[in-house]
Amino acid sequence: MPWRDFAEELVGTSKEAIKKLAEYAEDYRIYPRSINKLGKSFFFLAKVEQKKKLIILNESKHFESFNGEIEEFAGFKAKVAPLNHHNAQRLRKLFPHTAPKVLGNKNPSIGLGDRLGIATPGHIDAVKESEVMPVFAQQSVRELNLTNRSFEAVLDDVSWAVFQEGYEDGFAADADHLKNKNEVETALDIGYTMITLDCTDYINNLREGITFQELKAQYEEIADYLKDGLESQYLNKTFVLGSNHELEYNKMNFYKIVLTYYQIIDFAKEIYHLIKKESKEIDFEISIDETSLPTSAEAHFFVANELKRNGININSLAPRFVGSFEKGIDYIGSLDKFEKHFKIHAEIADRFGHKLSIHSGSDKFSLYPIIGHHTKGRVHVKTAGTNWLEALRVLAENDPALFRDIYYYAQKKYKDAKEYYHVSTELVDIPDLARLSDKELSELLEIDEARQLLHITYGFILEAKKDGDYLFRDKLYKFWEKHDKEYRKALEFHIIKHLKKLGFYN
Ligand SMILES: O=C(O)[C@@H](O)[C@H](O)[C@H](O)C(=O)CO
Repeated sequence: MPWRDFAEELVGTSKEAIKKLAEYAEDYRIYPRSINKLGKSFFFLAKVEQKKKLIILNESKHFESFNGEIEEFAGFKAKVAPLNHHNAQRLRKLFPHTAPKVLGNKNPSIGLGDRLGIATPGHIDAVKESEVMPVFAQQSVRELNLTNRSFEAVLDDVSWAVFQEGYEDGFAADADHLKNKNEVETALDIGYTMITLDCTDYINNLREGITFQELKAQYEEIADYLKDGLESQYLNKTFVLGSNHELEYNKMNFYKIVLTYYQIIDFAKEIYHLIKKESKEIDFEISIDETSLPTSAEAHFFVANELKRNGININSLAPRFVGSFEKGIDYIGSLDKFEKHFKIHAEIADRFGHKLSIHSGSDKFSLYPIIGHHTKGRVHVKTAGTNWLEALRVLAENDPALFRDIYYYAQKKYKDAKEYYHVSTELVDIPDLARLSDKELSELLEIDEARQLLHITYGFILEAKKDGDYLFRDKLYKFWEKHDKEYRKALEFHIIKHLKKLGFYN
């Protein structure tokens, strides 16, 4: 609701009254794009005693459904409501634009993981002029464990930000890298619209150099009914794709593919039954990207076809591509080899009607023209850590002392952090801060080794404590609140750079 309409409805058209309200609004930092009217009540966000609150002006039936205090605001009776989970649930019911939507066939889509809970305004600025469907709420179980956050908190942070910004173009919520039924049920109960099922625990990573005899012996141990069904579908068969590319299944690769992937089908089927019980559509993504070897085209086709044969409809699938997709840095590998394999994966995805999901999808600028071209926009690019790095860029530019402290701490924790993430940077490769002036610190965010150091140590930095108190967390959030405009700008620039390279931003 435009500020002028709000002001005139609230205090009438007298210039004096509107001026007084505007001064009050300035003092309380009313977020003008958050103003909504529902029935007799006005809803908006404002800073009250330095804390963001939901203000509901003019009593109505809505007063009771939000918890908070009755106070006076600008001379009016108001409910001043904390941005807690109960009120976020009520907000999503009253203002549907603050609740996540399913991606469906809206393409392209981009996952914008936010490890801090404060990135959504910048993400909105980045996508609002584009055709891209954003997943603003996206965190993996790994990220939640490392930051001590919950799926509720991730979605609530997004709903409040979407309300604050008055963003009404829709967003999705991806519960990422779930590994069991309980995690899926939790995410669905909260209202997530996308489930990314991590099949790692059901993938049998065969020993490199396994002999045919060893393969055959392991294959013979699989139940006959399974083998018969699969052999009749694939063994010694060739499938020709639209580009005339042939997928051949001989004994060697057939045994390898079956032994590696056959168990994920039952796992996916169990989870799919949960999803089908939902009253609304859910985007189902199958993630097989965290394997020791790249996903071959024949393996992708086999998994997609077996999911289809078992009646499991997926919206996206994340294979492991050739080369190296490491956190926070560009692709490592031959672009020609990547393109040769990627276009076949894109063709297989097209044939089965799902889209490719590019995990560790940020910063792969050398690949984006290839990805955009061969998917023609039917693709999901997943990012997260790069949004954390942009927050650190703003820190380096504005509080060098705090940046130095967390950088040194990150170096101390790097070995522990590598237990959670596969990155090639070794501690010895990491640039030493001592030689850099304060003005040079932000240049570290352009150096791969420094980016990987900071990218994977986020949880250790945020959770670091001394004598029970946070070493950095409170100082960092206070800093980012003060520099929220710079952070928005940095994110907008950085994510638009991704979208332009992908060809998704004119
Ligand atoms: O760090 C994580 O666990 C997530 O960001 C995860 O890697 C996610 O699926 C991703 O690929 C984001 O780029």
